[in-house]
Amino acid sequence: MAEEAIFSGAQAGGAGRHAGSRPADAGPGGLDSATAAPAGLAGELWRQNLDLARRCLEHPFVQGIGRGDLPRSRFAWYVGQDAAFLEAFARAYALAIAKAPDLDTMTTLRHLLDGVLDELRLHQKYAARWGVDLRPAPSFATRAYTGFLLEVAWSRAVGAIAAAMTPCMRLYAFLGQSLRPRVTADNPYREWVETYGSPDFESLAVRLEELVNRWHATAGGPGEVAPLYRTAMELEFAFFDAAWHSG
Ligand SMILES: Cc1ncc(CO)c(N)n1
Repeated sequence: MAEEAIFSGAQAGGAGRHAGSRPADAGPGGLDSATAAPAGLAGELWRQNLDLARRCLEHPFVQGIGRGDLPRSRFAWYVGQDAAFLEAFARAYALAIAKAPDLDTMTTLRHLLDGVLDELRLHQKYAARWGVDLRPAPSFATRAYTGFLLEVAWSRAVGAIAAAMTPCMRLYAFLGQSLRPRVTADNPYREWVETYGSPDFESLAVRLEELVNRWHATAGGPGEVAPLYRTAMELEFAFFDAAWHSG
């Protein structure tokens, strides 16, 4: 169990395009170099939101994970809320599958959905270790994020759904890759960092970004999807902030 990658969405197989190109000393001092460089519109959206990505990385909750000194009660609270979040995230993929314009896109989305379901199963194992309530009342920040995702998933085309969901994947890949070089063997949150910093997680993020690049035009183009991406990034920050203030 100790060696198992907790929260792993590690189903993609194969290294992400950018894995290995990151300098060993990447971290808060070298934010941009730690960041994978997504292509196309997804890359532009990421660069436009680097301010929020940095604020998330520098947030005391995330820094506490990186150093290993985050109070366990706050992490346990976060894991419970994250289970509620991931359930909605999985449903949003399911709705996108129903709307997929072709079978190739449907297959990619199913693969991404499988990654989330794996992550949720691992949450359950993890919860036992940390004493986590996996069915908590969703917090305000959790309801804001899941409500946003499900509204977009029900009402918009695949390009918009992918844009609203990408910050979740790209931000966590960025956080994991940024924290990973500094994480010590005795850090209690090491598995979290290693899962999101892994090439497998990077490759899931890249596959979702490819859907943004491919389908944004059917969702109204860059001007229509950019606010969805931004909103999701803001909700990611609020999610960490709620966990930090959880007690
Ligand atoms: C809130 C949130 N965003 C992103 C991820 C990455 O899957 C997660 N587990 N939780």
